[in-house]
Amino acid sequence: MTLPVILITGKRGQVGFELERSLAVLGHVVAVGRDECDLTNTNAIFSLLERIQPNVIVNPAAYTAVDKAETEVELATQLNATTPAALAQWTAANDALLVHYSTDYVFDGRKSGWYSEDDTPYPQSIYGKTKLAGENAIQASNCRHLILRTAWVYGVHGDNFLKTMLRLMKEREALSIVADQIGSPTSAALLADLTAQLVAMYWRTANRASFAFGTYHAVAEGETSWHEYAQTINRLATQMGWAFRVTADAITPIPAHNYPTSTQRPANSRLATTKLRTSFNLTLPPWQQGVKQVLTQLRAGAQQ
Ligand SMILES: NC(=O)C1=CN([C@@H]2O[C@H](COP(=O)(O)OP(=O)(O)OC[C@H]3O[C@@H](n4cnc5c(N)ncnc54)[C@H](OP(=O)(O)O)[C@@H]3O)[C@@H](O)[C@H]2O)C=CC1
Ligand SMILES: Cc1cn([C@H]2C[C@H](O)[C@@H](COP(=O)(O)OP(=O)(O)O[C@H]3O[C@@H](C)C(=O)[C@@H](O)[C@H]3O)O2)c(=O)[nH]c1=O
Repeated sequence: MTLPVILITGKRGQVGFELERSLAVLGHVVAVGRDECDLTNTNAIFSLLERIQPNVIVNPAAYTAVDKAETEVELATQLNATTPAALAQWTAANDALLVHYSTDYVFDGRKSGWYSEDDTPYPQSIYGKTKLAGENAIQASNCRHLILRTAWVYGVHGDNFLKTMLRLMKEREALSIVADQIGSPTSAALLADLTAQLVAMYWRTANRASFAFGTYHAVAEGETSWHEYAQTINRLATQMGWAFRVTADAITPIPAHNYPTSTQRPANSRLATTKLRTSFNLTLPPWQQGVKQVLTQLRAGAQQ
């Protein structure tokens, strides 16, 4: 079997960084960052695609600054909607596969249970709206696609809540963290490994056009609040030898309205992964497992 040519965008992002590792064994990987291709330039996207001729395009590049997106609507729209639309157009015309990532923020968070792929999105933020527009453009193109909706991503590489907490817990004697928003912290490495499993399954399928394309929720198992997540980071990191000024018990739970931000996050970000399990027989590990792994890696790096 010939190996696929796999194009990865956003190679310096949290997920892009891990994808370069996880996809390397599957085919000829070309990973690009902003310097190689500015994704706000549609002509540059098409000339890159024509040059590389990928069989699989994996697109973790995005505009992810949730609060800033409220004032940078044009740029967020360009990266989260126009760029995926261009990738989808080329994918459809060339019988390639597009793997794309979306977010829990496409929902308003008012549902009481877990969100399924059949629930109607109703984003409340510019970030969520532009990500939904990207999903819609991909679906409308009829290209072969997998849209993985994930949430609360963190990893060794890049900026994220876990790393912010490690810093603040060293700097401050007290911390107040939002306790009335719930979701599933998902590691970038887990998402990248899942992506590699799906791409491998697709490439092995005799009749690739018949693969179970579509939108899937892809988050680590279980749920927590940002507050409980911060306490877990504190406890696990303390066990590993980190020294903090604040203890887990001194992290105060607060309602979201006491932590003013320019856009409101969903109160309920829980995404059910039943469809992923029934379609591909894939289950994802408890969220705490990834937290332990990332803390271990960060600790090892810090000690080098
Ligand atoms: N982070 C999270 O909590 C969540 C993320 N997601 C989705 O998962 C995907 C991956 O997220 P994550 O890895 O955290 O994102 P990051 O913000 O870590 O990475 C985004 C990447 O996009 C690249 N990028 C931004 N603008 C351009 C541009 N003009 N041209 C080329 N590249 C550009 C960035 O490049 P550079 O490094 O040069 O800035 C960066 O590498 C995204 O689709 C996101 O919406 C979904 C749910 C949660
Ligand atoms: C830093 C900090 C945050 N918080 C709260 C604010 C907010 O409700 C929550 C998370 O804040 P952040 O700004 O880190 O998270 P945010 O940027 O909203 O994270 C989101 O990013 C995008 C890209 C996604 O797609 C989402 O799934 C989600 O991960 O924690 C505190 O309560 N205290 C603090 O000191």
